[in-house]
Amino acid sequence: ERSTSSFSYSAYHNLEEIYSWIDNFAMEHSDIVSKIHIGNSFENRPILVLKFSTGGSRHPAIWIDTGIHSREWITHATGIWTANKIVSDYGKDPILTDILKAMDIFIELVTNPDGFAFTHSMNRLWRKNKSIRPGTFCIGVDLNRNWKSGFGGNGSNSNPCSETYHGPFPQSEPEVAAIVKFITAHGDFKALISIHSYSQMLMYPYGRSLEPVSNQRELYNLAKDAVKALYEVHGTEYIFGSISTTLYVASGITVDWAYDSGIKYAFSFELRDTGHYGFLLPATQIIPTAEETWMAIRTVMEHTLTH
Ligand SMILES: O=C(CO)C[C@@H](Cc1ccccc1)C(=O)O
Ligand SMILES: [Zn+2]
Repeated sequence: ERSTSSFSYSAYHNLEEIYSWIDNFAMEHSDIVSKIHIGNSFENRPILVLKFSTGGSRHPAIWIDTGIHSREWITHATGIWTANKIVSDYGKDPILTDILKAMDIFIELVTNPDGFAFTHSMNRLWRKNKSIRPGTFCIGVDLNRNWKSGFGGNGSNSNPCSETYHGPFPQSEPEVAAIVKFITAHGDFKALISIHSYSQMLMYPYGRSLEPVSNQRELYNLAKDAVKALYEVHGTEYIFGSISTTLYVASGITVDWAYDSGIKYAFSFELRDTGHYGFLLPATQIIPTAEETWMAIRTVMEHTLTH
């Protein structure tokens, strides 16, 4: 039986439940979904990506990752709902259908599997991965500081005990290296969306400096349209802008690497809420959050398709 039909999209799930959902989901929608194993985590868990494709050998692609910070549980839950939304709406939603006819979508749901397992077993507020190295006393690297662009700059920390520890060198972490290898080998990604929580923000590069990117006006207007589409669903208010001017300077981040690699539509979301529940967002808010976020994601995808 289609066991994804017994899966609750309005509940949080642990790593084993998500990985078995991924297997069943790919099997049940094998016409447009496939599961790709892009590498293994530090503790040797498989790193899995869902590919959505209507065929064609060389489709330009869109990347979405959730859960790079393991405590941000609303992001994995939103990613799972989004994956199901894509297969449900393909053929029905003309905008999504046009996107998928021309482009492939890749979603990495559990970007930090070791950290995610740890949030279920030992420490619900764990953020980093679980790498350890001789001579370092504390555990884990902040996977949103380990990327090559601006590595080691302001807004990252060289102390292994820091929550924003950037790691010993760029892409030192297998979880980051696997994505870099995959996206670089593919060579035709047009957009990247890296999803965090919380603060209700939609941001674009740069994080590493206050300098505006070359297509800043375009990204500003796209972000404005996206947060308007999001607001119209449940009235949730987002702010938007470049990372460094909207939030703070952060170096070695996913979207700066993506942008510098030629992915001109690179965005980071900070989902609900603004701090009342923070990382402990109640499960009752999963579906409303996912519904509104989808409208923003679809806006970014549609712009990528037509520009
Ligand atoms: O995870 C965060 C809080 O959960 C905030 C994010 C903010 C951020 C998000 C995307 C790019 C750069 C910074 C971070 O510091 O890495
Ligand atoms: Zn985060």
